[in-house]
Amino acid sequence: MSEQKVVEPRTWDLGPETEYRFELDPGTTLAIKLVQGHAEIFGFELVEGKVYLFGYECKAALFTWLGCVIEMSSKLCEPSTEYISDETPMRAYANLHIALEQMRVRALRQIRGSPAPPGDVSKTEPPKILVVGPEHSGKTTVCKILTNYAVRAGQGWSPFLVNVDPSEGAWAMPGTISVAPVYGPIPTSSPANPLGTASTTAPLSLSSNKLLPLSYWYGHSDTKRNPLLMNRLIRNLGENISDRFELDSEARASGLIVDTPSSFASGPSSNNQRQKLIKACVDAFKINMIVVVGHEKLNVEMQRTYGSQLTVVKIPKSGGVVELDQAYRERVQNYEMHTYMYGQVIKPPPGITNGTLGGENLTDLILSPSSTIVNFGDLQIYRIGSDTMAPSDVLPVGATRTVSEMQPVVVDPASPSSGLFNAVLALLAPQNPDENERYDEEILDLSVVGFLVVTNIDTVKRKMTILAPNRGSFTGRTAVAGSFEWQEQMTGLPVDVAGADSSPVAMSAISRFFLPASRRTYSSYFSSKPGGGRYFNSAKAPKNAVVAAKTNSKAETPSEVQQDNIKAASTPSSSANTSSVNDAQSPSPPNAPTSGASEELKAGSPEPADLSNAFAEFTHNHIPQLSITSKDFKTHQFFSLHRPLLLISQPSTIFREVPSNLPLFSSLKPEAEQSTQPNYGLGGPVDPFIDADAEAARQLTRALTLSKAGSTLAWENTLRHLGLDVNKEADRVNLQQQFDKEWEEVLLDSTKRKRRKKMKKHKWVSDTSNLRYCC
Ligand SMILES: Nc1ncnc2c1ncn2[C@@H]1O[C@H](COP(=O)(O)OP(=O)(O)OP(=O)(O)O)[C@@H](O)[C@H]1O
Repeated sequence: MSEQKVVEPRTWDLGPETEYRFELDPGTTLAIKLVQGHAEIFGFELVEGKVYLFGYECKAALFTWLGCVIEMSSKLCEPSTEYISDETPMRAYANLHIALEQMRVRALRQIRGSPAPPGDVSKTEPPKILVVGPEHSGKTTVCKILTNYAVRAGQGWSPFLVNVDPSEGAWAMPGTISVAPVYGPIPTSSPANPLGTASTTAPLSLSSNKLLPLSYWYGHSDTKRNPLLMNRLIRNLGENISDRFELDSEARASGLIVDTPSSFASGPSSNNQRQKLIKACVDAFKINMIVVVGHEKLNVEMQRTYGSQLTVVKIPKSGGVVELDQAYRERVQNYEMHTYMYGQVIKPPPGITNGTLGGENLTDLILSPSSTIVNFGDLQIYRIGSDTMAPSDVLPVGATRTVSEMQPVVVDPASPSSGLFNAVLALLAPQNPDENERYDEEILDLSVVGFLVVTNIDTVKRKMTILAPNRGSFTGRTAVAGSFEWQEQMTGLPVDVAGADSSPVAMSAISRFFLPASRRTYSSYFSSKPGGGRYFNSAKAPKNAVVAAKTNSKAETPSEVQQDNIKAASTPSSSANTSSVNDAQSPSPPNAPTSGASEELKAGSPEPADLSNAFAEFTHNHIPQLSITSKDFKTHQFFSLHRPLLLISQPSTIFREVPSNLPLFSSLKPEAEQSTQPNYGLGGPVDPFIDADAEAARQLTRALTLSKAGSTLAWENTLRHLGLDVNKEADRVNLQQQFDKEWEEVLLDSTKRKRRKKMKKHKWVSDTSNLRYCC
């Protein structure tokens, strides 16, 4: 007999300066509504009456400065731990925020050339803070609170948030280190997106947060695994940030906040690698304040080492910070990887129909990845250094390496020891097409444009199946493997109370029938091809692959589910295909690669293809192909990072009007016809979405020009109003010269970077066995 479930909300009354802390177990979801007063979650202010959902084993706290009343979902969905605490370090954090705010104001005053108040001799450096602390001290939380307070200050600040903790992943997959200018408060709803959702992995309608990160791939979660590589990537990030600040001096005033891994704080102070990495951060990001979270010894160590050159501040650790074990961290990394591909799939608790994730609609955060079969030779895959590697300085005296920590080693997918099956790969930005500008370790300096997972390897046919956010060609592209492995089965997700399978795999498979397959943008801040291409979608309709071998218990990727469905619907021999659909829904993890497991759907078959194929064909036939030069690409790259909000109107191409005479479902082109398509760049087919980049660059450039022209006109009007001659005004002439210079710099940006890279290359010297950083 089924018992009637009573759905009654619980109410908590919080006093001033108290916080409600909660910890969710795997599979549970919590809904919180602010009924009265003001409350915030790690600096993100809640809207009264809105329902906020939390999942993926989220552990967080809702804090109120003045007191509030909140309503919780129901007794059926209670967190495993929940309590109210009136001992919080929020006053100390707020004081720190005020100090940073004063630094920003002084910096902006100096940048704008305004006079300082009489007697004010304070430094005019914007805050550039490095947050360090031991494990579970709440470093990430402190960074989030300080960033949220800055953007909420109403001064138009957009601080740069830097994550150098590769175990966390921040806005992308774990294994990356990244930076993003933050324009809106960062919500907290799950540990899978600790620093918010990037606009490249979320729908373009996302309103709360438009984050466009720049990421580098380290590939491991532990910084001790390859400190040399970590050091170099930190310096690369720093160089990019400096370039950005050079070109936008007012953005510099907002400053930057760097979140570090706990390995920076653990171990003896004599630990060379740890010290070198802290030094790399201090140098690369031009740090002027180190914030030590709740650790006396580390505070003393930082004071001794850096006290003479910068400010070292110690702040208390919150008693609410949860000690996370290794198993939890691995689950969170798994959530992050799945969230990257499938979006955030959170099942609201019973009775909740209007829940939001950090204020966003639930369905808006569900994504649809795609499976593509590629030839082994299409994608060049590397590993940095050898697979199992102890740092050079722990090798026995006199011992040398055969492969250095920094050496890119080509991985052969056909080799049984390639370790590529289920490996997460970082797809890199295109290499410099100019051969004269190439250098040996160039791929170490290329940023990430997206992530792929190798879900199947067919050594007989020399093909592999790649799970990617979007369909498209990888021909001529470069990817780097790390030590992260994709696990198909996710534990800890909410179980559908209605009995349906709500795992991301199933959800995604369902969602793709309702959502356009190409809705998912691929890291739009960088091109997928030299010279542009915002989307991975290819003009060439991808071949539909069908998994033929159904004898094992392999769970196919959702795209295979979709493709199987297409096949099942389109071929007469449906019995085998029906079983393939069933197999695809099996939640069991994939087995070892099956040889001959995939075969291609015959090109030119009269059966209907899926919508995305029809769309790809339509774009190929009807959208004019625009070419974009490397210079335009760099300009776009800079401006997309510089004015990310303007990218929100993208992509123009997917909203293009479809001619009424185009059939909704069109068949695939014959193989012969496909192969006659012109190639672009490194041999890949022409990307129809390349014009999205050109269009974006044009729009961004136009917006910036209009904004500058608008302010110049406004200034002229002001001068006229004051009765001054606009043509004789010295400042105006200077301003015009400055604008001209800025434009010149933007246009020369590409060349400048190339030169820098060359210079950087010369900083590296190689001995016979190893490459060492010599600064
Ligand atoms: N006041 C609080 N109440 C409840 N949970 C909290 C509180 N502050 C932080 N947490 C949670 O504790 C966990 C650890 O916090 P956080 O990630 O900030 O620590 P960290 O020092 O950055 O961790 P790591 O050592 O992994 O770098 C997170 O899940 C966070 O949401």
